[in-house]
Amino acid sequence: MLAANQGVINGNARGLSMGLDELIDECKTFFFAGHDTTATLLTFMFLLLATHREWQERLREEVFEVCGNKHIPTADSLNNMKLVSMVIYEALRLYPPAIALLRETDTDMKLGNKLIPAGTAIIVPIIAWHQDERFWGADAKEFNPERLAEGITKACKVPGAYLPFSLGPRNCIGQVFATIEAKVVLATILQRYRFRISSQYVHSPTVVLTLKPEFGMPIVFEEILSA
Ligand code: HEM
Repeated sequence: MLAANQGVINGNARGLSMGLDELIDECKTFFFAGHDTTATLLTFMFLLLATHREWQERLREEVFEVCGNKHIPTADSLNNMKLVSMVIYEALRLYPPAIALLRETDTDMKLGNKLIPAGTAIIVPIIAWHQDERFWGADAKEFNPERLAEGITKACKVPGAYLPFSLGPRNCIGQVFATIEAKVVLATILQRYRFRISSQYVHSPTVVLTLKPEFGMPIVFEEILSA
């Protein structure tokens, strides 16, 4: 990043370069936006699979079929893990790491017949839309990855109501990276361990910037012994 910035300073586009403080801020944004969110996704995905063990087995079978029980998944094999992708997107629906987006209008706007003056703070309630029966049907609050078998547009009456990574020009720049990361972690753990939720677990999702299990997520892992 420093080298790219120096290139801009040395070239003709002087006005586009960033100062050192701006560069440090960008690094902090990437660190926070990239680490905490993906950790939250993994945490709640493990909860869902530890409590829906039939899905855990289905995913394990898919991983074994696509890349065996020892090999680290490759870019090609990840593309063939359809059930794993469905579970990741369903986990992001029920437990979106960013539960809401904040925006502010910079001009007067009309939304339907409502006038929204400039300077109004707007909250986009991601988690509420993700679990709204009007968009997803009567089982909106249930874990049912099957709903995503034919994509979001078939699963949700208003596809724009599914936005774990936000939408539009300021959406998440790391979304592809995050889903690849989650797939690799999940596939390599499924290859090696069966897991279930500990009896110590207390279900109490809370928000500390991102969604978090208030009392942690104790999970019991059992090694799969393979020949
Ligand atoms: C499951 C994981 C992730 C989720 C759910 C997520 C979610 C989001 C959301 C909702 C936004 C929009 C925030 C807003 O507009 O107020 C955002 C922005 C952003 N995300 Fe992610 N993110 C994830 C992973 C990552 C990763 C892995 C990276 C980087 C490696 C990353 C980097 C960023 C950056 C830099 C922005 C700001 C983009 C901008 O303002 O133009 N995110 N993310």
